[in-house]
Amino acid sequence: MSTTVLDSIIDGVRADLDTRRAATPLARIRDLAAETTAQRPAADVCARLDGRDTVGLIAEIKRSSPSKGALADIPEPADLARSYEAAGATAISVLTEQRRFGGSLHDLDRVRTAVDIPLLRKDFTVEEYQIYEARAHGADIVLLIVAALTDAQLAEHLQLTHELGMRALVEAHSADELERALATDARLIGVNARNLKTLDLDLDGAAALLPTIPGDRFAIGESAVLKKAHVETYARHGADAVLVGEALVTDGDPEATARDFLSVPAQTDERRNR
Ligand SMILES: O=P(O)(O)OC[C@@H](O)[C@@H](O)c1c[nH]c2ccccc12
Repeated sequence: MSTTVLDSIIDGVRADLDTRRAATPLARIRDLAAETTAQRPAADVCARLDGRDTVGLIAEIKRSSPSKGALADIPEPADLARSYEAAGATAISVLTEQRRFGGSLHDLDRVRTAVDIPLLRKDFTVEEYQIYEARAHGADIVLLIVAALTDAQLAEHLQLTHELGMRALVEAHSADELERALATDARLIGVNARNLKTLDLDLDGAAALLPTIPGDRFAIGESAVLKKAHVETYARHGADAVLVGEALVTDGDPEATARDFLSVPAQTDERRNR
């Protein structure tokens, strides 16, 4: 089988993970996760998504990406996070992958000190260690990418996520992956317009999958939003929220743009019917 972009990203993620685990063993990160929860239990993003009549927004903090290269310096992620929170963002996604996305757990720490809204640790979760680590650094949500995990791993990682009081955003790209995502008991189901194996982008293809997500889940349209019309495309197909990175981090006024995206009506009738 040929190596995909996703495979090579995950090779780097595993190497970085080994370095962190050598410094902070599993037993220690588990204790740190418990200490964090004792101080501040994970916030439930579902409560913020429930009953909205406009689309929700998970606003992302991302310096670079494998498809676009450098996007923005973001010298202080806490400042950007405050703008997102002021705009009314439902949650903030913090890229913590270092090699391709220029993020770190330090970014997550900085953002956690600045805002109270739920935080998604956006990384390529391949081992349980990363889920403890997410909680230890104050995350409320972790990302589980269907394409990167077996069904057994998905189920195990989801169970641990729930045991730690967090939610998982289970991300699919194709109809087959979406079926696997829906076979789990995750409440947050994302459809990513970007194929992580090839980096190809297909907004309409992703939007077309959203109506097949049952109304007892929250449907998140991910990637490819460069303007309000793209948010409207996802919303028209029944998205409860959109996940936006590039358009916000490259914007001179991310707060105003986030506010504008958040004004798009959600298709509440359509969701009730499905
Ligand atoms: O910058 P965009 O096109 O608005 O995309 C945001 C987000 O959806 C994207 O960063 C993303 C979606 N799924 C991922 C998985 C890993 C890394 C990154 C991602």
